[in-house]
Amino acid sequence: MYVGRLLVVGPDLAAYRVSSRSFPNRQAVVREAGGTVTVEPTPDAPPSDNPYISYNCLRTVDTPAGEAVAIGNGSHVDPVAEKLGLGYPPRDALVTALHALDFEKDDYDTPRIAGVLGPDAASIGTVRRDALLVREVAEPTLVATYEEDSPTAFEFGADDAAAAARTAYDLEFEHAVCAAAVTREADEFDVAAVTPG
Ligand SMILES: NC(=O)c1ncn([C@@H]2O[C@H](COP(=O)(O)O)[C@@H](O)[C@H]2O)c1NC=O
Repeated sequence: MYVGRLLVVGPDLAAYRVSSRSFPNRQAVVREAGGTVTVEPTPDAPPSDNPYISYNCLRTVDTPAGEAVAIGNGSHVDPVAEKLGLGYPPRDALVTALHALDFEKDDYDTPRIAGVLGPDAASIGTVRRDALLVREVAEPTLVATYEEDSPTAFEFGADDAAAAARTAYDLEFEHAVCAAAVTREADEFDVAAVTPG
């Protein structure tokens, strides 16, 4: 099955995978001393003016209540992180940014998906043409751009971020391209990315 981009958020981990039929030549790069992961075209990728294929998919951010993480499939990850930095609770940061940017204006009305690991709670959300869904999560929960497009409990576990990124990459959905993940270690976050090949 092809689900496009997918995201798993549990209370203590989050993993994001790019699956893509149309733009497979992409990589996930850890930047800024491990605080940001960017999805970008590989150097050999054909030029494209699609505005949705290069973005920060993961950011750690200092909030008034402690460190938090924003993760997702597009440019909305930056405003989610900024709202968290201003002290918005995870649910409110997701609702605000997803509603402001809305689904993508491409041929598929591709939904935006996003998650937050906050100091005290974790949430997951999506904005589609027909809905805006944001939920606090108590167990690993999956949402994807296509097919699996509502948050659903999903069995997922890993000992650290590198293993979580690899596990996300290896999930049995079609057209895996790259993945990023974060795990909570005491009060700190461990961040990793994988782009095989
Ligand atoms: N975030 C991404 O990495 C991403 N990759 C592709 N898209 C959008 O989804 C459309 C379909 O892409 P695909 O056929 O690879 O699933 C693309 O035209 C583009 O508008 C994306 N936008 C949202 O998922």
